[in-house]
Amino acid sequence: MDKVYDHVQVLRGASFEVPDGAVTCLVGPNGAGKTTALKALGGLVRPDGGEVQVDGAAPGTSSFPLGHLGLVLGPDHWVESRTGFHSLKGLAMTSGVPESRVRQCLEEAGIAAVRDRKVRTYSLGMRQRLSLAAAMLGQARNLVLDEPFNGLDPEGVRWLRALLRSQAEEGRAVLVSSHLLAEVEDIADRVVVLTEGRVLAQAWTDDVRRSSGVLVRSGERARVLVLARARQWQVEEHEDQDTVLIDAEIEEVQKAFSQEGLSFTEMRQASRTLEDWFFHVLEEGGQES
Ligand SMILES: Nc1ncnc2c1ncn2[C@@H]1O[C@H](COP(=O)(O)OP(=O)(O)OP(=O)(O)O)[C@@H](O)[C@H]1O
Repeated sequence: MDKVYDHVQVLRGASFEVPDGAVTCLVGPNGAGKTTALKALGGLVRPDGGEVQVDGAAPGTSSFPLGHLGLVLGPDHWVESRTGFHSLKGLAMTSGVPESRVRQCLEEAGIAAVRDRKVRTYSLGMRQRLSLAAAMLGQARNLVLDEPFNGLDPEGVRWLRALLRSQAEEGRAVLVSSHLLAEVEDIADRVVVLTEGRVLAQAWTDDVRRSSGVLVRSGERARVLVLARARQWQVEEHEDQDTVLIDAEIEEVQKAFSQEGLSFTEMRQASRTLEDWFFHVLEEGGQES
């Protein structure tokens, strides 16, 4: 999908799938276009090119079935002078959801005790919980959440992780955006990396973690890189200056180090973390899947 705002291309052929029964995380730096992509999924932004389909229907059109998508756009989309209860009740009435479900969602989101307070008095975390309660109201088949961890306390983060997992286990397609991979690392089944409006990579997290390499810590970094280049090994450099992850068999690496007389303080088989993969993808700017 493409989107242009004021002559600036914000989405450039961004294409990704969000499978049922899984938590997909859309990650990327600030300004990458994540919110814009989510708004397009929610039918709030019309793409200038390409198309968006949710269960075969285009969001934002009259043929899009009510209750197909639960959308959380953030904690600042509420009318300040309304109570939490009335905010949700208003939404529930427009979508034929009974009041009992409103009470249940407020309870589940942990804000039943403040339901009669005006939103203006809510903390950031309470507003976020109200948004999450709203997304759950209609028990939609698809959930789209923009930065849902923002403002949540540690207990809230744990609750949200469990909630996302249970929603996926019930068969829903769950899409969560974040600019922090560490935040979603524990819950992502699938990750889509978006930068400058382009999808750089998308992968199942199990596949990423299965892909491994040889972790080498050596004070002779420059020589290690020269060796790797000569042997045509792929290398991921870590923030820690002395550490690299080499995509080769460990016996091969050991042999080459010994032949070249290279020293190391650590050499072991290691699996790639999601964060390693994320930064590698950003550095390479290429397509991995
Ligand atoms: N309504 C708008 N009018 C003009 N430009 C916009 C509009 N909405 C977003 N943009 C621009 O589009 C780009 C992408 O914004 P978007 O909010 O989609 O990014 P994001 O990845 O969600 O960022 P963040 O992680 O900071 O929330 C930014 O450069 C932003 O300034």
